[in-house]
Amino acid sequence: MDKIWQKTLDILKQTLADQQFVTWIKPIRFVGVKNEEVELEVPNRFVLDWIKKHYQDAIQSCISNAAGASYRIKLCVARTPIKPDAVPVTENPTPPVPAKVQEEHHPQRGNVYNLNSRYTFKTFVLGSSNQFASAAATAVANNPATTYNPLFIYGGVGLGKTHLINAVGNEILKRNPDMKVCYYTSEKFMNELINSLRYAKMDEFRTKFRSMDVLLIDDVQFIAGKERTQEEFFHTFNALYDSHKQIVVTSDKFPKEIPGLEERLRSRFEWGLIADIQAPDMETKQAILKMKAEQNGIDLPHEVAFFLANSVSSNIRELEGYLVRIGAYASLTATPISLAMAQEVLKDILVEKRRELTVEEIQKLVANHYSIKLSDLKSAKRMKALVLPRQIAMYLSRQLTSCSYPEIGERFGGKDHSTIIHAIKKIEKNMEEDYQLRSVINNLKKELSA
Ligand SMILES: Nc1ncnc2c1ncn2[C@@H]1O[C@H](COP(=O)(O)OP(=O)(O)OP(=O)(O)O)[C@@H](O)[C@H]1O
Repeated sequence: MDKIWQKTLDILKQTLADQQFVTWIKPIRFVGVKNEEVELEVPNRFVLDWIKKHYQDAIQSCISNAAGASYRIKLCVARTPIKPDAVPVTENPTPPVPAKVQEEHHPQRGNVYNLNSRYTFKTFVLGSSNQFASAAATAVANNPATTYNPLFIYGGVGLGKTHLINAVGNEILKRNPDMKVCYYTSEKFMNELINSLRYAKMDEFRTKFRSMDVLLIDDVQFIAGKERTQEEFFHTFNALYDSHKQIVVTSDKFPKEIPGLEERLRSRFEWGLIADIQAPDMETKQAILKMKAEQNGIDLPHEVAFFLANSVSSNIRELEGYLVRIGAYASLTATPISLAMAQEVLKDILVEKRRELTVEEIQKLVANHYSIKLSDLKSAKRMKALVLPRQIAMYLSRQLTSCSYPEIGERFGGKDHSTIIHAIKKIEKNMEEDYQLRSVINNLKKELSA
């Protein structure tokens, strides 16, 4: 089995970026196999969580590929220190174990659905960019269904909407433990609806959603254009509203700007309070970084927080990603975080970000990679062989250029911006489950930034 693990490492090395491989995969220790389960150890809790979230599926499918049989993997924290030989060894090779790792979700309780207990008001940093939305959310949490109903929170990607909507739910539960509180992304709502329709369980579906005291729907823009979902959501909304239950929704756009959203839903979203979250300023970004660092037991010097805040325009998720990367590096190499180290660890990503690619360069590379004509890639043809490359090219265009959705649409033969958003979401979702797609995209990115 040692050979199979070595083969697995070889495959992962080929498919992941060097930095990813060295930081996350190389320190994994192969322990053994029991009942078709491969036991692997990692240096600490922090790395364990990260690998589970980002690489577990890839590792599992690579092991199964290498072995030619199906294996599950069991990841756990090493009982004896793993020497960080992937990176320079210091006098003290034991990586510091980061502080507490919190429980992500509420323990299963009959009256709570999907709420993330990590997202609370206490962990939400206030700044001028989010003060209004946070005040509105707090008011709703203190007095559900009396002040603002519905509450509609909108703002750009990664600015804290999910955090805030979960904070509302958590606070309500803290004050009213018996209330039924339900957090759903609109996509999950739609999937559950589709399943209920397919298995003739619509009564159950309706009873479930209409019996909630608090309904929190994240990213509601995704139900736009989906007739059946909008209709069902409309009736759920009415039933809850009429029985004085609280509804909170988030979206990346103002109701009027959501294309394909039915008028009757749009008007209902405008009944209550609409609060926006803007891009954070430098101080807020630094304060968020400090808080996240503290939560993860990362000792973050001021100048590094400044450097990170300065490197990311607004997306806080991206900011957190950088922090996690630096934290992991520090942990694995047992070295303190410094400005020079942060610059070194992030140099590839930041260079990649600085280099302004064009949509045309991306289209050419993707068309070439899939051996299709550039004109077909930009066309409206719906053949399967064209759809995936087209969606990948759209996704990369959004990731690697500063073009807006409409600008990207323009360069793909005048497509509507909602088509671009849909394509990007689709790729993002598929990438979560499909490690091969992730590796194709990683390789394309590498080529584009070479
Ligand atoms: N003010 C804040 N204080 C603390 N953490 C924040 C704040 N704003 C955002 N974050 C953190 O940034 C990350 C991204 O936030 P979140 O997922 O809520 O963004 P979003 O607006 O819902 O993004 P998307 O549009 O992609 O759904 C989360 O980890 C969240 O905790």
